[in-house]
Amino acid sequence: MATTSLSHVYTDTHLHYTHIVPLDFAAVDDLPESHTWTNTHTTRAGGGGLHLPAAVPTINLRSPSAAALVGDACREWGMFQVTNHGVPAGLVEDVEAHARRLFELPAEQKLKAVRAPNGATGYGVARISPFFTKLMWHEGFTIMAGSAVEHAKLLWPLHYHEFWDAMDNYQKKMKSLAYKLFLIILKSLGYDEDNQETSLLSASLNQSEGALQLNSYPSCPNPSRAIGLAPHTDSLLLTILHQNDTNGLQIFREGGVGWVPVTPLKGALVINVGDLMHILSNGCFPTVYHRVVPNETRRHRFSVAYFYGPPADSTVAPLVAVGRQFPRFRAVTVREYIGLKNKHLEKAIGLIKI
Ligand SMILES: O=C(O)CCC(=O)C(=O)O
Ligand SMILES: [Fe+2]
Repeated sequence: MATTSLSHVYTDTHLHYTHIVPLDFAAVDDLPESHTWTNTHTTRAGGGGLHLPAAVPTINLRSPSAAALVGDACREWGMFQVTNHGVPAGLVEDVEAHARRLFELPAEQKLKAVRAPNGATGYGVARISPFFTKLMWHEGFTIMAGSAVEHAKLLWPLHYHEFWDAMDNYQKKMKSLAYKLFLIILKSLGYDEDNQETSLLSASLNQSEGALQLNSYPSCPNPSRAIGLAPHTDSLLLTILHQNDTNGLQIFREGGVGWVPVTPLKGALVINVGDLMHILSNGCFPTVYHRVVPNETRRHRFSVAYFYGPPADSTVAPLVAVGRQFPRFRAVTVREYIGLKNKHLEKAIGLIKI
């Protein structure tokens, strides 16, 4: 039975942080040296290969062909946007407004909810920061397993309910959308929900908590020399992302294409395949390498990412029965994989290859 929560796993396998507190962005006029990246890191254009960078597909989830299109998008891109997803627009707007309200608090107020050095939740720099020598033009706030209420009480002692209710509601909606997408994706791999090979994983997803990550990329004085969020892949099965109407998210395409923008589309949510889904699909779906560059027109970008995966003690292994392939990865527990990722970042996936 799954007993360990994701937040415990992140606490147990925490990285060594020299900085947890983000820069007080409102207090600086110029890009500090600590946040200035070299041109090789900040290059925005594609590599000028043979293909023009096409856009990430957008899928209307109510369309009769949605399931087939989701399968195609997972194989070809590992990412797509969805419309008619059933998450009320008002709730998404509410969550974005709460995120904005949180990040616009004075720096000393935000510190009341700062992430503990070995902690998983609260206010702080990006979790991948220790892998890079330069700091990112970013501040984040992580919510796991009901942590929102404790932090909201610290930030807004009299009105904590509003933040908590919105985050709680949003997480529930995200969880059911993620499960719906998971089933569609399983089907595209040739599996039903109650197939013997997938039934355990499907059942464990009922107990999944997931994690919610609020991201803020303030207006940047020198966007061409800064990085919002350094390139990475997401670790769990699927990520559901809401971005405000501000550019910045990019995905890396092979074949000389390079970085392709994921343009915000009003009312749409961005879905991306994470490492565990890459493993489950036996490498059939790419896990998406993505990053955020600071907005060039100096707009403040906000995003809300929901990371969806099975509980920490669940095992994920490639589904190979239908295609009669050989497994390309060994089985891993979520806990073990997060531990590997926290030590080796994108090299983690290579370590479980057979
Ligand atoms: O802000 C974004 O658009 C992407 C955020 C992201 O990649 C993450 O939180 O893992
Ligand atoms: Fe990400």
